Amino acid sequence: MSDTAQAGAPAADAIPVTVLTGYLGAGKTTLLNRILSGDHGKRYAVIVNEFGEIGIDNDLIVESDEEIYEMNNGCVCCTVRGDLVRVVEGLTRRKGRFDAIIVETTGLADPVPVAQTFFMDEDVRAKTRLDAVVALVDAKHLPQRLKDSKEAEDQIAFADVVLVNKTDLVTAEELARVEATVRAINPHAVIHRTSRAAIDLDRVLDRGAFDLKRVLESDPDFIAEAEHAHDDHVCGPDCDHDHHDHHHHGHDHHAHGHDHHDHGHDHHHDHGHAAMAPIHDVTVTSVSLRGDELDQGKFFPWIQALTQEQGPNILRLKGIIAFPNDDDRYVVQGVHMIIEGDHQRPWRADEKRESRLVFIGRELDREALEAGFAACAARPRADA
Ligand SMILES: Nc1nc2c(ncn2[C@@H]2O[C@H](COP(=O)(O)OP(=O)(O)OP(=O)(O)O)[C@@H](O)[C@H]2O)c(=O)[nH]1
Repeated sequence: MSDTAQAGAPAADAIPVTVLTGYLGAGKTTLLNRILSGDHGKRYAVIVNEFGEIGIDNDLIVESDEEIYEMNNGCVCCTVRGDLVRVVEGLTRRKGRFDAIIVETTGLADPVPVAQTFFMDEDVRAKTRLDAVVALVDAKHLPQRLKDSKEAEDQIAFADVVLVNKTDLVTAEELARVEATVRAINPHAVIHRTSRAAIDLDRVLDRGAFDLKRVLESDPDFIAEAEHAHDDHVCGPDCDHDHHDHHHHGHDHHAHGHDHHDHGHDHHHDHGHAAMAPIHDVTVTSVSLRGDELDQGKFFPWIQALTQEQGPNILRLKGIIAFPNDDDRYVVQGVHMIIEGDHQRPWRADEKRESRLVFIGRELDREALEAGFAACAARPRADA
């Protein structure tokens, strides 16, 4: 039996699945929005997973008639993987309603278990076809990321297509270096340079780029692990399984064709992942804030000073802010010290005009963030 037959070759009319990966703030949602607004006549079912308790990502996705499934409270590569299988199984039963599935993972997710999901279950395996794992790379912050985040490297290593994004923020030399680094991590991927994730969508969709054979060459247990992982099916966000045990089962997806020692960064990897203790970089945490309308004159100076002072630790911030006398929702987003904001769309009559802000980073001072945010309130709180 060939490898592909072993994997249970998908049916000819299997639903293509594109997995979008890439570190926090690299540009996944920007690409997803381009796909959803593209003029291609295709319909997508979108599955989004995010890190941080209050869902903001869903609010940042363009409005379209696509069906969007949100999975919060855990990361799709571990605690909510069972949910992903169930969502996909549900989708396969509603064939014909859409042409393809897109999964946007959290910036901290390991794409390997996400990809394995499509080989775990007999039914899903037959009815879907993993088309490509597309990784977004933030050209400006990649050098820093490779020093502090194993996830960033894993995401690149496993991708079929890499978009080196944010080319507008780097010089030609920096860009060439970043591209060479990506190439060293993953010699097989097709690499494109993009700004604001602008790319011909045929270069990322329906590529038939996921090469199971190549994955099996570097990780012969890719499917066996997926089958084993099926036992985890019932894991929910509250599950108290020993995740340390069932995460990677010691596979080495770094073997996906690169030699760590050749690109000069000095962190040490645990090649047999079984012993790798935390599933995620536990130094990364999130702080979610919620309040009423904010005073613009207080909010902007506060957020600007904060990102200047604590930028190195702020991996990502995103928020939807309500300002008095402003009909529109104001969206603020940042990656380290780079912050941008824009009016999004008018508040609807049935929507509560509230402000939400999420910080994801290291050594975040929750109390100080809460106090700073509260001090931006347009009106003093009734109970204050
Ligand atoms: N300057 C610049 N900014 C960009 C580019 N692409 C995306 N951005 C901005 O970078 C921020 C993050 O982009 P997103 O598309 O939300 O990134 P993401 O990967 O979905 O982020 P998470 O879901 O939080 O991991 C936003 O403020 C974008 O507008 C680019 O090419 N250049």
